Amino acid sequence: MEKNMLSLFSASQNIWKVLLALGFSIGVLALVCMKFVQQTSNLASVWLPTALLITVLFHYRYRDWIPLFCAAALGLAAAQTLAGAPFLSYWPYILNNFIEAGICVLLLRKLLPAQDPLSGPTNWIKFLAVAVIFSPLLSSAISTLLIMHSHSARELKQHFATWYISEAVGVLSLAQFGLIYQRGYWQQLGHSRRLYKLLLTLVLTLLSGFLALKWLPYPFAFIILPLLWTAARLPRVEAFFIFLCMTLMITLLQSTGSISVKLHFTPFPESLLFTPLILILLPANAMAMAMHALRVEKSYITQSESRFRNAMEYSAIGMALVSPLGKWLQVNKSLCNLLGYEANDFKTLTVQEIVDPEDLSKDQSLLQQLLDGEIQSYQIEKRYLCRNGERVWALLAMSLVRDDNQNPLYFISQIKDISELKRTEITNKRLSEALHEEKERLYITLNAINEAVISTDRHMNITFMNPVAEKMTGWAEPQAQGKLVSSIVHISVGRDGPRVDNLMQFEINKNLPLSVDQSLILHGHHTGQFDVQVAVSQLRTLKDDPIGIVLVIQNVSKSRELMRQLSYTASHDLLTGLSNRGSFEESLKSALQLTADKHQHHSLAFIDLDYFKAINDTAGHAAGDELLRQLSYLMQDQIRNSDKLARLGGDEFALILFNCPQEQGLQVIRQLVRKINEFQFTWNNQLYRIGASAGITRIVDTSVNGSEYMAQADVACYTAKNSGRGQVFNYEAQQKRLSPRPI
Ligand SMILES: Nc1nc2c(ncn2[C@@H]2O[C@H](COP(=O)(O)OP(=O)(O)OP(=O)(O)O)[C@@H](O)[C@H]2O)c(=O)[nH]1
Repeated sequence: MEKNMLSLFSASQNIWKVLLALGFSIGVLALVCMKFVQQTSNLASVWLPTALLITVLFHYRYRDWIPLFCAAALGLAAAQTLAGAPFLSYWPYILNNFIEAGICVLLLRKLLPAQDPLSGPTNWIKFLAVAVIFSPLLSSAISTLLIMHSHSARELKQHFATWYISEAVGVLSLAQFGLIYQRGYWQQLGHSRRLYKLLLTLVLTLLSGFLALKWLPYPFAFIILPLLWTAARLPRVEAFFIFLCMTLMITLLQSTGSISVKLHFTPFPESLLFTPLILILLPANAMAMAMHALRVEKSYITQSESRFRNAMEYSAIGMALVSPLGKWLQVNKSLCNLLGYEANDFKTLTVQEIVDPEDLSKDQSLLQQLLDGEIQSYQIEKRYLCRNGERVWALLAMSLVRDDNQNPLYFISQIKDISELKRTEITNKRLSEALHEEKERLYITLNAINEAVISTDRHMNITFMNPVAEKMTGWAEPQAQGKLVSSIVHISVGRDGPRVDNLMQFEINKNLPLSVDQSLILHGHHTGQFDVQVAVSQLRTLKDDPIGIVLVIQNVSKSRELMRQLSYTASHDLLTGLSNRGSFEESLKSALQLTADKHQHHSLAFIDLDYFKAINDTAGHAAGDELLRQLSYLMQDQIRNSDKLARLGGDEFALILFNCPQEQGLQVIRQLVRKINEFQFTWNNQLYRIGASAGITRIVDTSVNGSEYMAQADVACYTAKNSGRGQVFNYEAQQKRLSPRPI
């Protein structure tokens, strides 16, 4: 029978085998229980088939229930028939058994976990409420209703009580074992000590039970002792198995007449013989469940301790358990390796002996806070002393373990080697300081220099501007930062010339000639215009990737002004502001070029003042100077802007009338001489008059050079002088020969 039950509990895949085993087992159990019926009354005092059906239904899916019920029905019917019951008489009771088992399993499935239905005391109480109290009471009520019409009230009460006790004893004995038994449990025991322990306990328990039943008064009061001993000694499933065996043994002994269980209290009907069995099974089962809960907790604690021990032992960082007095209770390998001590050395060492004295009091207050429960843990960097005298930097993480009364038990110290990190930290600190110094120096340098310096990122957005750059562009650095450099730096070629869009054309590496006369103008934002020189350098990473540019803008306004002044001085007569001889000769070359290129004809005139020396002599040199200035202004006023008037020296002037026909040129010079002749010069309230003689020649021939044309004009002027002054003479070819006068 046991074998058949086992195969049932193991939830075999082969349903036919299960059905056969279930039908057979239920039949046998029913027969045994019914055999017992005949000894007492018309109801069995112990009824095991329903308990067996409950365990099987619990383990199988709902869709298997119908065949299972059929197999159980066949087994029960066969047993009833063998026991001699009329065919139709027992079916209502079989149906009642099925209702009880079905409702019971539905509720158990709802309330208990499928994996381990009796996993704790709470689940066990739920099981009692459903399977031992509610379901048997229900089926008792139904079975009583079935016979209500043909029995007296006393008989009905007795029937109800007997039915309930028989079902409850059956469920209490068998269903618990069936619910928690797992396939392969007996195979696991094999021939181990556990198996012999089980068998010994089984034999001793059953033997003591038998002896008590046979010879002792109140036998159940004694039987509870071996059952409790079993519950304390064996795992839950084995204890339940022995409880089942005890029930079966008592049932068999009673049914075979080997013993005679008697009730010593008259109010109990004879059919309630096994009420005491419930009363001893309940505490025994409770004990088994309590012991199971204890074992589970112990196993959990053991596993937890083992996990902690392993984690500590094989941890990559140093770990230790330290007593509140500073004694090392336990250390791991990593800590030994870190400090160079053997584990045994720590027995004689205190924490104070291996911590750098300078760091000893470092965490005193944190330690106190930890002990006072103000913090749960803390971390601190400390130096530890190695066995070889070296110091090693470590990160210490401390936490405290307390007992149930919150008294400190021991500290858990985790000590991580951070020497490498510290070295890197020190190097980084030095590097950072050096970098800061360098940056500071650069910043001061950039602030101190006279050039505007602007740097950008790779997208040409401004990242830095020095004060000079701020002053020249008219933008403060914070406002300019992040803006495109082209939106801040406006540079044009010449004051009104085209704007420079591509600043990279000023890149230093291109070796462009930079000269002050390259008239680049920076247009500031409300700060005016600056003559500038621009140099651009690309910034690159070590991998040569561009990361931006540095723009250096030099304000060359002053030097360019100086250049302009020098240039002016070199080409102008400082007294009159007219062009000087050198500049005039350049203009003459241009005139000759225009004649050559565009066939233009020009007029070249020499003008020499008459009696100028007399002004000097009578009114003074300063008066002569002033007269020269006023006459220059007068002459300049008579000619076009495109014409060129120059003072060659002393009181001699030269004039080129560009692209001017001969007759018109002659008229202009005559007009000019007349104006000079008519000019009245006032000096110290004295009125002075002066005159001028002029010679004129035409520039038409490209084969004649500038010097020759100058000489021609001079000759003509000389002729005018010699002809009585105040005259204008045209150059004639023969004049040169007649009056050879050097220019
Ligand atoms: N005030 C002044 N006098 C100058 C300057 N340069 C030359 N002279 C004088 O100008 C005079 C020029 O000489 P001349 O051309 O012989 O004098 P002139 O009286 O005009 O003689 P004619 O041309 O023959 O009429 C000299 O007395 C120079 O000293 C100058 O920059 N300022």
